[in-house]
Amino acid sequence: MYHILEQRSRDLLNDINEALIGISLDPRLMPTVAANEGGQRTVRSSASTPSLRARDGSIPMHARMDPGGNVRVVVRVRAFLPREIQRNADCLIRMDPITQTTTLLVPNDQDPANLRSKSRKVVDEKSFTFDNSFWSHDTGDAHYATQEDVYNSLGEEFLDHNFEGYHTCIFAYGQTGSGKSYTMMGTPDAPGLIPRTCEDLFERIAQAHAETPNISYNVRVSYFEVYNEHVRDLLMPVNPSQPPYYLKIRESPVEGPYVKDLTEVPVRNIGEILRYMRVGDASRTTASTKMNDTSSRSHAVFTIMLKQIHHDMDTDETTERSSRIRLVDLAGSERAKSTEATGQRLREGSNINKSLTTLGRVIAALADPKQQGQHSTPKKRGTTPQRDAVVPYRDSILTWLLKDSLGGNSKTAMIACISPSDYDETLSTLRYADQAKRIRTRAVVNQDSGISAAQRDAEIAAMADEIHKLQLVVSDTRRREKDNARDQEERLEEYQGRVAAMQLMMEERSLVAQGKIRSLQTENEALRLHLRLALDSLKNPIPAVVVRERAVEDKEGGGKRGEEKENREEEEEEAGEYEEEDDGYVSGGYEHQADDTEEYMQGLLKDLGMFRKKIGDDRSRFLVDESSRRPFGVEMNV
Ligand SMILES: Nc1ncnc2c1ncn2[C@@H]1O[C@H](COP(=O)(O)OP(=O)(O)OP(=O)(O)O)[C@@H](O)[C@H]1O
Repeated sequence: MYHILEQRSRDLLNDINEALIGISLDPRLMPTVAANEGGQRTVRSSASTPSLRARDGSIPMHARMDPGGNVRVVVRVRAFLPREIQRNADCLIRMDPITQTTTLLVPNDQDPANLRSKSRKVVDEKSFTFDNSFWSHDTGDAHYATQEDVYNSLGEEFLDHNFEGYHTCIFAYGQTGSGKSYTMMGTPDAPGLIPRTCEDLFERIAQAHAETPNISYNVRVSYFEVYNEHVRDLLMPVNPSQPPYYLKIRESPVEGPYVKDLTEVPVRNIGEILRYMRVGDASRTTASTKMNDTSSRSHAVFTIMLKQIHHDMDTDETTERSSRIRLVDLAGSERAKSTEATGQRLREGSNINKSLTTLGRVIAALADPKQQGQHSTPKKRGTTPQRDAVVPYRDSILTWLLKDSLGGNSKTAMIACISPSDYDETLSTLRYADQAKRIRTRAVVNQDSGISAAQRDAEIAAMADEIHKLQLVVSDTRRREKDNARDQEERLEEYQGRVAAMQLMMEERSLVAQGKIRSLQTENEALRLHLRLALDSLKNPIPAVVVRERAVEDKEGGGKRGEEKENREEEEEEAGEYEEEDDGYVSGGYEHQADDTEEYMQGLLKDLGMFRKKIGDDRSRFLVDESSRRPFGVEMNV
């Protein structure tokens, strides 16, 4: 009996040890060498695998530079609209789901929408092969591509890349009324790529949180439109009595072109992100045209910034991966003749066409094999000055802003949306898309190396010091009013930029601390559970089992049973005595261990309290003024 109890208490101690070792050595909680990305197109993910990959804390340097991938190009044809059914239009598109070929058929002579092609005597079918040809023309067909199919074939893989640390961009291009907004945004019943990406993103984050406390996520969104060559923040409430407020574009040597003062809101769950998406969508400039009842008159850019902060409990180091998910719904190309637009609609149309023509020239320049040659020695951000010089990015606001997505550090996809019965416009879109296939981008994993808590603190202190100095300079300049206005403005901008960077850093520091708390809580809960089990088993020991030889009993017959019963009772009594003795001996040893564990737990709880207090202090010190600047009652991300 003594032996049994000793063994049991040893098992319990082993369990506690294993739990502790398990917590500290769980490979998921430690940075490991990440598997390099497979062939860009061959990775077919499920929703769960990406989050497993996302937990790899670091990626070796050689794996961080993408070997170079072509822009992924897919095409989607929509169903007939009522006006096309009315004019008895023919479907001019054929798609092969095996070869992913899209064929544009010769139009019927009688169709008034295709008179231009008739005058040019079109006689040949034109075939193009893309990464995917989505047939969304007739729901009755076996290979009909739903919104979900489009997301599963493209959106999901791109989200995998984001978790791996790559910037991505998916943009929808096509003639007005060809299905771009339907594909990107969709409807409440058939949500498109943007809401599906948001949903999948937060599902993966929730899953990762459930599996490990060591990774924190920071998600922020922005939404802007380019309308008549101006940038408008779609997340800022519009004041109808004020003239529209347009934002400026700046270019940073590291991040490339960006929109200055664009609202970036932190979001914590799917509900919040969808709310911002809808708010922005409602602010978008749309109008009814002859070709589309709700035609988008602007290019809309919805951006999600994802930051993954991995904290290593052993070394107290943090590793960050940042990625940007850009989802772009372009305004549709249109011929003034088809839209019969006049006045404001005509001016919008000509601006839309101007930026799309520039986009076409940028795509042509990037697809040019001579440009590809200049691309052979990639710089950190994936572009070269020579290449930039000949690509006309700056000729339109749209192309300038998409510079990085089109020719730099991004994995990019184009969804070419086509109408089923408009020969000329569809041919032009297919040619555009065919050219885009040849563009190569240079995506890199955006990950910093491990930063220790002390380094981070030192960085924050240095930044605070610098901000303080800048503050003095700015107020001094103001007082003396000697410097010209531009100089002052630049200093103020620099100062504001530093303050914003510091606030972000503090926010991330708070996320790391939250991660530490979660880790300690997990550890604490495991310890509590094991301690409770250990104490329970000591308080309620399992009674000793006396094994009797049934065969002997049977042989000796029933006559001896009375005598045996007596003996058995005696034995059990003796065993009970030993049991009590054993119990005293073993539980004394175990309780000693239990006391140690409890003491250790008390220490952890104390640490937790200190963490909480520190976070509280940091928040009150650095994040006080933020609330006044945030649109639509935004709260800090946690
Ligand atoms: N795959 C599809 N299935 C069903 N309906 C579709 C599909 N694609 C587009 N539509 C419908 O076609 C119409 C035009 O689509 P949408 O507004 O998305 O075009 P667009 O290319 O964004 O046009 P614009 O450039 O003028 O904004 C809408 O009524 C939309 O619901």
